[in-house]
Amino acid sequence: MRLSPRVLCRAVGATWRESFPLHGRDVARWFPGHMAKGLKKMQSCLKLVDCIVEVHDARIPLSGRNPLFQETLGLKPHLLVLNKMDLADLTEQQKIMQHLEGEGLKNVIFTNCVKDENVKQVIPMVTELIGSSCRYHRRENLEYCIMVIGVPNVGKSSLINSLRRQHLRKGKAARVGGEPGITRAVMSRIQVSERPLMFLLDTPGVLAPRIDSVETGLKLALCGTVLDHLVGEETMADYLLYTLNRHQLFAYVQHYGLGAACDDIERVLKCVAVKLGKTQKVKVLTGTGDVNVIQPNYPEAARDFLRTFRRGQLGPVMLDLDVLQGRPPADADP
Ligand SMILES: Nc1nc2c(ncn2[C@@H]2O[C@H](COP(=O)(O)OP(=O)(O)OP(=O)(O)O)[C@@H](O)[C@H]2O)c(=O)[nH]1
Repeated sequence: MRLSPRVLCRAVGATWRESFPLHGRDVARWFPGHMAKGLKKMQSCLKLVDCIVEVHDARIPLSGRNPLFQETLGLKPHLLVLNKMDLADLTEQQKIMQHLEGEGLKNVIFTNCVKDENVKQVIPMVTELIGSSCRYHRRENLEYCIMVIGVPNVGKSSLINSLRRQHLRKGKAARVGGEPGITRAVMSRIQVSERPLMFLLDTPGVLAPRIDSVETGLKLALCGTVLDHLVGEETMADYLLYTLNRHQLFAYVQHYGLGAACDDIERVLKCVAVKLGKTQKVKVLTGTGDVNVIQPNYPEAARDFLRTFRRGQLGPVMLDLDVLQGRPPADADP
């Protein structure tokens, strides 16, 4: 009989870390400081815009958004698109919506831009929002213009391409990539709908100049909004393991053929490396001469662990479960 990972874990009486060691990690170094320029440019285009569509990752619906968006672009009608819903555990969707409503975000939609799920709802919602707002000097203008904003790699370009597929039966207009920072050209104007005639300004991802806590930084990093090597793949893999265990998501046990769930990242990465054949022979000098030992390639194993998670192969996850349960990050700014 094959035991489920959950049973396996119980069988060995495993316990999980209560918290992740956050001290001594300098979150400021993980996030590039050049992004203010992009935000300035976006502000200068605001007078051309009827509605802001903010895209964010559905796995972190309550953290990691750039607060400057709200402060500087917040005067226009606003729709929050929580994308990558296929990768998110949305069991608590109702609670998420309530939480967001408490923050003044009433117009929220969950999407999967790879499979075009729910994307068809975006333009009708935007049209309604614009219809019930004051367009000031743009009142006479029959075409609508929306600006798509968000932190890097959340799927802004994918949303644009999906909108064009759905409404214009046209292919790619915006470059999509697996790494943050793909959209560099600020403000390309792209048509996304014929009736109503709607254009959209694509923008580069802009992170907040200061992340309020190391834990938020780690969540943003797991979602791929910052280049992995800036945080360190092994640190991220450890945070991922910590999260999966706390949430009792043990699919990694089966995926990598581990005997049981485990909270020790070194042991897990060692098994991953052996399973993937990512090991190397190194000579070690001992008192009795040279011996060859097999050393796991930890960075390679960490990269595979992260990649597998991001593809959704370890199951859907809600990285903001702690916030939803009223446990804000331990190191958050008051
Ligand atoms: N699983 C999943 N992946 C998605 C979804 N939407 C986008 N992606 C993937 O996420 C990655 C980033 O997508 P982009 O559209 O380039 O993101 P972006 O926000 O424009 O990125 P920047 O240009 O860096 O700001 C790509 O690998 C996409 O294929 C989704 O709904 N589900």
